Amino acid sequence: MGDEDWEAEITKPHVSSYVPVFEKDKYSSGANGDTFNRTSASSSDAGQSNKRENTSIMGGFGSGKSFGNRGFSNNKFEEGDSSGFWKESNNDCEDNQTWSRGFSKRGGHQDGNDSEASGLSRRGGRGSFRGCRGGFGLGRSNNEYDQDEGVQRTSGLFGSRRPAVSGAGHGDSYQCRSGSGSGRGGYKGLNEEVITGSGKNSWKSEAEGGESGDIQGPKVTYIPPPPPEDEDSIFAHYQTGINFDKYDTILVEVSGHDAPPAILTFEEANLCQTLNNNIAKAGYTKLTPVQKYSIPIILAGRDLMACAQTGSGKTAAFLLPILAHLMRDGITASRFKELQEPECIIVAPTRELINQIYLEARKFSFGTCVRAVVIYGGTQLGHSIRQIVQGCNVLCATPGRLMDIIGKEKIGLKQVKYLVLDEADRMLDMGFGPEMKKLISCPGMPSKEQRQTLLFSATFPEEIQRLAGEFLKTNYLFVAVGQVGGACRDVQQTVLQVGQYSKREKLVEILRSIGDERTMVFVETKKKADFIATFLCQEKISTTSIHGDREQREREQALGDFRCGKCPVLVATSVAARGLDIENVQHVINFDLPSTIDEYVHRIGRTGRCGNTGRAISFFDPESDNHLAQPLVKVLTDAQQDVPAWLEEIAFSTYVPGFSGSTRGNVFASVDTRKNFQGKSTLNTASFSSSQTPNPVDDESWD
Ligand SMILES: Nc1ncnc2c1ncn2[C@@H]1O[C@H](COP(=O)(O)OP(=O)(O)OP(=O)(O)O)[C@@H](O)[C@H]1O
Repeated sequence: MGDEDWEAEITKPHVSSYVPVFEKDKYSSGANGDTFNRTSASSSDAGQSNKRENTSIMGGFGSGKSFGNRGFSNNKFEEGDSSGFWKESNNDCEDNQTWSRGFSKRGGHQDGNDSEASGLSRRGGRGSFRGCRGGFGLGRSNNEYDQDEGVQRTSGLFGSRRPAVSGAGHGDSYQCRSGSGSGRGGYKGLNEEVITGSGKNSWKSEAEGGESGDIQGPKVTYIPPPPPEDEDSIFAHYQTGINFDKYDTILVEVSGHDAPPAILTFEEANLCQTLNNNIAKAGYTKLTPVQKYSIPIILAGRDLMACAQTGSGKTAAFLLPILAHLMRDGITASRFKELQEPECIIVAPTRELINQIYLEARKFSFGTCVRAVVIYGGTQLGHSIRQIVQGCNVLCATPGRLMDIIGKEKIGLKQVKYLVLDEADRMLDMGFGPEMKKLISCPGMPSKEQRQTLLFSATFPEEIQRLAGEFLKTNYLFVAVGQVGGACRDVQQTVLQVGQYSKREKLVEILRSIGDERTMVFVETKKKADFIATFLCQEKISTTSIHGDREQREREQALGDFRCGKCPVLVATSVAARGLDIENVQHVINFDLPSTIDEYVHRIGRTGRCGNTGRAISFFDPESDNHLAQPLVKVLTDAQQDVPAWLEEIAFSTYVPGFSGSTRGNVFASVDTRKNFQGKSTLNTASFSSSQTPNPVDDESWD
């Protein structure tokens, strides 16, 4: 389907496009017809048959199981296995060849049946096919690609959007693909473990070659199921924990001129009755510190940079005052229009997070005429457009999809009064920063003087704070709740010295002692996420995984299975490190430590939320993690955690450029940077430069 066809598509009946993911019988009525039907059915059945076969793999990691079983046999990984861990080659080519052999073998099992065998072979087939696709995609015109239903069907079946892991073995085709920069899939080099300091695609607009973009790649057909509409589901929430009241003792610092006083209760905010009702139905009785300070600041029309610990209610801190203003200003009710002009745009770095923010927006705007809409990558572009044209006051979006939709002139920016960057430090780093700069320079976007800009995160490195000046009015206010960039004190942190080859054994030991408690296991790369999840399934530990190479349907299924407890272990890359608010996550295990301390803070913040307690266990490998020793000691100390003597020793003996334990130097922003740079012209004039903005490891497809 060509791009022009979107107009025609949006006039189709909408009902059929709402396709629940795992109910096979409903696929047949899907708007996508055959394409969707076939793809989904095979995936669904694979999951089903695996469930029958072995409960430890239920929940959508079916293909992972087969992947492991077959991948580990007859290839180099089996040798690694016997030594406690596979040895990942430093040589990209060799590594890829190894992978290629493993995957090719699986590919040979493709039989097209909806049986477990189909599930098994599905990945193999996909792998083999992907290898071919790189060259193939380049050779075809976009229109051909779009219009050829056969291609779509095949690509759906084989998931060819994803990086060509096995295809990497096919030198030519892989090279083509890589060189084309074809994907939001995030494949950055011969080996996906390559840490990309620059040239990342993750922020790339889909129109520039992203997954549903205009240049190449198969059309993404996934239509996420609509969220439940009943009031109970909309207002479902978990309980605040025993430490919720301790939030009151956290120190808060507000810097900038003429800050309005904090409020102590929701009543003081003077919100309208409907909002107050929704707040009550959401189970909020008391403000968290970031809400006490941010709500009056936003209500007073001021720009804000707010930094508060993970899980302490930043989302409501910006949503409530924005909705209050929209209600006060009497926005016109949404109605069908080809060009929608939202009053508020909220952006966040990952699809799952923006969806979560949307659900919060929908909850708080329940019963009002404010219509919130969510759009994100990995889903059918036509679906996003259909959502928008029905009316849109608050647009929640990932950057790539947002820029695409703006490019398609479905969104006008003239009415934007509020621009929110959640996980703002991530949104402004060199990954997404250029895209955000494009957004604020788009035709029609009100200047920073004319709009209100709100930046929220748990971490705000100094260099990112300086970049943020470009987005904010000079008199913006800075709210710091507790130590900026500090870890949540409700998370009990343990750091264990575990070498690379002992990690798996240790992980199993810990997971067995944990039992069924919900646990997120973070690893550094997408392929390791697959391997660890596979390995755990083989160990009969119910596990699923989420990372940027999984299709959106699979990502959402994985998250759903983890949320509902079907799979109590979720193996994840950093794509799940930020923002996700999942009830009852009791443990976070850093199988691999991230490359930056900020990422560590976000990861462990998936537990210990909203006054609940949690535990984080991190495997520290002196071979690779020494650079983290100093900031780790600082984070542990600040959060009043035990610091192991061996870690302190490593910290003292390791030189980290720019880090100073007392001030945090470049590693942490301890204060509003305007204090450090008063009188210097750098404030508000800094521009993006890759050398200024070190970026965390990112081999992910973020949006
Ligand atoms: N005042 C409140 N009373 C009760 N629950 C609240 C309150 N504010 C927020 N919550 C709940 O606390 C949880 C965490 O909130 P939220 O996801 O906004 O945290 P966050 O600060 O954005 O975390 P992160 O830094 O990880 O993104 C959510 O389930 C939210 O509904």
